[in-house]
Amino acid sequence: MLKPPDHQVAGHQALDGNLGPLIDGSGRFYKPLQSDERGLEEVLFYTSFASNPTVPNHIRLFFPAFHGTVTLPASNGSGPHPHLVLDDLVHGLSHPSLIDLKIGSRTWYPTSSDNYFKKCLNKDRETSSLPLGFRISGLRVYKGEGFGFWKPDKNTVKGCVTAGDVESVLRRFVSSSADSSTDCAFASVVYGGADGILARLLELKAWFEDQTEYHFCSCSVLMGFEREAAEKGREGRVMVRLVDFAHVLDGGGVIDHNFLGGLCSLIKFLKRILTDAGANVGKDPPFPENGRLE
Ligand SMILES: Nc1ncnc2c1ncn2[C@@H]1O[C@H](COP(=O)(O)OP(=O)(O)OP(=O)(O)O)[C@@H](O)[C@H]1O
Ligand SMILES: O=P(O)(O)O[C@@H]1[C@H](O)[C@H](O)[C@@H](OP(=O)(O)O)[C@H](OP(=O)(O)O)[C@H]1O
Repeated sequence: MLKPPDHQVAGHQALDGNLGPLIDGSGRFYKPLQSDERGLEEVLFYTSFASNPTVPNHIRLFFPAFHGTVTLPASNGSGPHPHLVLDDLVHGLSHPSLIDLKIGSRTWYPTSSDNYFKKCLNKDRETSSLPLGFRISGLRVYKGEGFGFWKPDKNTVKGCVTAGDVESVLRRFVSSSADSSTDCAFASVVYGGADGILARLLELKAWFEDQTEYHFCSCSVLMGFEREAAEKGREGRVMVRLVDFAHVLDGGGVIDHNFLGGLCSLIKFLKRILTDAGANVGKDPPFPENGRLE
């Protein structure tokens, strides 16, 4: 039976009679096509991306698998509505801690209408997008048995504007305490390690340093882990995926510096948290004194 996702952290939600995504409980996530061109743009992106031979397989894994579209009864009771059929990224997880980070210091793009440009620019200015290159769109953190989830409301999330605010959330995301203190107890197994979130983001960054086909506007990195695995010290039980492709443009042979810059900024935050937690994050190559890389 179709129902709203249990673990959605951001975006349009199928609550209070609104149009939002549904899951079938057996691994599929149905995202309703947004009524304007955004829905069709997202279908176009998924369709062309699925058959693009230049995308390396290890990069494809960052994207939800796409299984076409299907018409289903809309969650808001408005009748049949087309939906994207995607893999449910959190299927099978019992208490995932998840955070959705919208990447890029700007969410508008050169061909945006004036209204859309103004709407996006205002949001970019009011949030951490402009100063940090990304913003938190939503999160929920499992606090352990009997404590439920920490799920700050939309206004609290929007209030995370400064580097300090954002870093504090990224610390709390990997902390063990049920209150707001941040011991970063899970930092090394979740952010660190050979298969941790930082390693995955570095892999993604290497692709963004090279690929010039796509510009991902308003796209999010969805990161997650299961506390139970982290408590047992298991590295690599983490998820790093990209979601939301309603505004993907032709890169025109130019690097997606807006996304790449945001990704670098996020990576820097995680490295700092890992360093403070005493984990080895490896060393960036030293900048040579003569200013030239040999
Ligand atoms: N394939 C998926 N599997 C599981 N959860 C998903 C999937 N895609 C999206 N989500 C959940 O839904 C949230 C919103 O996704 P998405 O950004 O695609 O929706 P949206 O309504 O277009 O958002 P926005 O309002 O930012 O445009 C994500 O933060 C995540 O929690
Ligand atoms: O971050 P918030 O406050 O949740 O706001 C939403 C977010 O900015 C989305 O990116 C945007 O969709 P687009 O990027 O596709 O425009 C959506 O617009 P909408 O409300 O017009 O759908 C907003 O509601």
